Amino acid sequence: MHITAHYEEQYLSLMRSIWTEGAVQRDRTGVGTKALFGATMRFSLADDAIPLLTTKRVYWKTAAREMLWFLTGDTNIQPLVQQNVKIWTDWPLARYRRETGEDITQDAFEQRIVEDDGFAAQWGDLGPVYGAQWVNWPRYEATDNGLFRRAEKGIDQVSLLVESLKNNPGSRRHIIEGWNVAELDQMALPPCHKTYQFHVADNILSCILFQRSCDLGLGFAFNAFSAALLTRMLAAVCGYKAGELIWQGGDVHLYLNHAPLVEEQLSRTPSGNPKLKLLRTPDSIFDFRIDDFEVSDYQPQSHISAPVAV
Ligand SMILES: Nc1nc(=O)c2c([nH]1)NC[C@@H]1CN(c3ccc(C(=O)N[C@@H](CCC(=O)O)C(=O)O)cc3)CN21
Ligand SMILES: O=c1ccn([C@H]2C[C@H](O)[C@@H](COP(=O)(O)O)O2)c(=O)[nH]1
Repeated sequence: MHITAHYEEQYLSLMRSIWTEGAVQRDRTGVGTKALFGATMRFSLADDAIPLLTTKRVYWKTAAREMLWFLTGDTNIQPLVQQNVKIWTDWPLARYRRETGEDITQDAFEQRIVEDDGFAAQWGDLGPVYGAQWVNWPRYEATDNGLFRRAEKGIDQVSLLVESLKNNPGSRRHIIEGWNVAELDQMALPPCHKTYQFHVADNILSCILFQRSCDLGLGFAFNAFSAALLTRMLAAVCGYKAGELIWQGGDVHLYLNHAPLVEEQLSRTPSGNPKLKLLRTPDSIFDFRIDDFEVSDYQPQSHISAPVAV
């Protein structure tokens, strides 16, 4: 018998609250949402526990590939599409259709992104989103004539974080920040999972993710897994154990056209305790590969598809 509730009950109960009590909002996408402001969930990462949803299948490798892509600093969707990861295609595709007037299909657009480097360079970039800010936050330096120029190398927050976690574990400044106010207008979307704070106590590494805006039906499953994965990767590289992921949401919402997903998911009961194993720990946080990750004990219920609001 289970005395303590399954970790996923937090998710289902938040989903239920939003669906029954959330305020209807007219949102940027025009789809409409029900939303609550301010939510917290806590997930243990001890003993390889990983907060994967079990009431629907989550394609965790897609989320892991996205996380590895963030860490490369790349902001072009080409390497994602090459790996068959299509979760970011909608935004460049919408821009292409808007600016050229060409009614290209998603498949044809993705094929051109993969096959034509020039096309990808022109149309596949999302602007200075997560990757750019994480490992190359722009710096400006004064020149002799009183002007400023952009320094060749920006700030690598991820490397600095690894250094501070290793050398100054008691710090209260272990942060990765995506919200570069000066560059928001150049981004396809301003960062949602915008602030990660880490904490070391007794050689155990924990993470708080603050997510300003959360698509609870679609994005959350990825965001929670990714944050847990990043915490595990950092812990391994720094020689710590992983403790907890604390997820905090600002505007947490369900899109009104996700009704079938919500009804179906709320009728299901979570079960099982999936594990994430890191099969190898490279010397550098930047050298993880997709084959280093193994999920076991994951027998989710069937996938539930839902449209993404662009
Ligand atoms: N409305 C919205 N929701 C999001 O979650 C979201 C955005 N926009 N814009 C930026 C990124 C892109 N993200 C996405 C986009 C699509 C899926 C998605 O369609 N997921 C499906 C299929 C996953 C797959 O093909 O592997 C799913 O069922 O999880 C997930 C996250 C997360 N973000
Ligand atoms: O990692 C992500 C990225 C995006 N989302 C969702 C949250 C919102 O539904 C949209 C972003 O729209 P804004 O108008 O910029 O808030 O994408 C997510 O849940 N997770």
